[in-house]
Amino acid sequence: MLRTDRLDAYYGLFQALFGLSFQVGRGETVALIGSNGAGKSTLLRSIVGSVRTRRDGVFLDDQAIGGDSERTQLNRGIALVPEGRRLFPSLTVLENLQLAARNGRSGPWSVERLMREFPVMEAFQHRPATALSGGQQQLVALSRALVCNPRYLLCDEISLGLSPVAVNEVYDLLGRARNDGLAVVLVEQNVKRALAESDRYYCIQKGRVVLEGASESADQAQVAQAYFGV
Ligand SMILES: Nc1ncnc2c1ncn2[C@@H]1O[C@H](COP(=O)(O)OP(=O)(O)OP(=O)(O)O)[C@@H](O)[C@H]1O
Repeated sequence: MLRTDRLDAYYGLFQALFGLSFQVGRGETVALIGSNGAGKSTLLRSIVGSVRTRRDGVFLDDQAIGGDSERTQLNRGIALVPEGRRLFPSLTVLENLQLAARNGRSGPWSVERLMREFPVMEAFQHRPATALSGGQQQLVALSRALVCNPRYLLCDEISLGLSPVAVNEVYDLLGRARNDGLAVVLVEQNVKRALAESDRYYCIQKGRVVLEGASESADQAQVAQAYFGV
């Protein structure tokens, strides 16, 4: 299990998270819902160590791991697909994936398997990563995390700005990874989709959890109220 325990996070003097406790079990998908600036990205960044945190603010299977580098968390099996993708522009799709695979863990996902299961990616494998459409780039960004064979995948706004077809492709790939037992934390602006894709959800407002529960039985009105803070 991956969890945070009363996590605080700061940017300089500005406090973005206030005692935030959250957890995701193995093989589970959890959605983080909240308006812009609520602290969802900060929570993901704190877990992977790109925002500084207390050691005992983040636990993996009851081991305190807060504050370790993104590299160390990746070796432990926690990978982040950041908002904005951040692919290497000078590398081709294939090179982006190969580089990630070399630095990752061994497991069910390989560059070859991705190419086999996603012929569309094979078709553009030799193109520079940033010469692709937004949807294609997002597939590559997700694939780059998958070839590291994480146990926990943290996805920050993976469908933002994509066409409906591209969104479905991205969730199709994510679904295959989940079938392999991967746990997912999903930051998703589309509340309906977030609930449909997840087992449990947390609504975050101004750096605090204001509502949580099973996604299947979520009360849409309550979630909307928590989302907008009205
Ligand atoms: N690098 C930064 N420096 C200073 N403040 C930041 C920084 N990044 C985020 N913040 C602030 O921290 C708070 C939480 O931001 P965060 O990006 O985590 O929100 P979010 O829920 O992910 O929203 P969004 O959907 O806009 O990304 C906001 O008030 C934001 O302005």
